[in-house]
Amino acid sequence: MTERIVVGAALIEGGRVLAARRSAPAELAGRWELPGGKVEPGETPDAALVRELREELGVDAEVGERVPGQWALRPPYVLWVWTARLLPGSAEPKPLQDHDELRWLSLRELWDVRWLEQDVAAVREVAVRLGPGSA
Ligand SMILES: Nc1nc2c([nH]c(=O)n2[C@H]2C[C@H](O)[C@@H](COP(=O)(O)OP(=O)(O)OP(=O)(O)O)O2)c(=O)[nH]1
Repeated sequence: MTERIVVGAALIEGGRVLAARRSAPAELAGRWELPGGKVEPGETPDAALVRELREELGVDAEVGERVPGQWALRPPYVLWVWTARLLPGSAEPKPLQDHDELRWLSLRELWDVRWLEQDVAAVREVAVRLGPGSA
């Protein structure tokens, strides 16, 4: 089976990362994830990430560096993560689609939410990029 990429954003601002609580489907609802979604055929992962962040959160974002690793989701999907930041003049994120709550989490707060199990290893990698001195 060909893998299909789901892109996730570690949207970082002032040393905090944005976590999003899924509102659907039922088996994922209530759990927290990195905002993002499926890469469409013919689309680059970067472009998909910018598009998903606009659709889901209403923000204008810029993609940063790839967070090393890839994490298996429900087949055939695999999660790839990039850091991202809001562009100057962007609106603040709002849960427009797929989510019902957003939280900016500092390193100290990172594990206060129930991440999707399949996201935990990715979030650990993101943690390395938080803290003093990060974007
Ligand atoms: N966005 C995102 N999806 C994740 C994460 N972890 C995880 O298991 N998933 C799953 C949930 C979904 O089954 C799939 C991503 O699909 P989605 O529903 O967010 O994507 P999409 O916006 O492109 O949705 P659609 O076209 O199917 O409506 O990956 C994560 O951290 N971020």
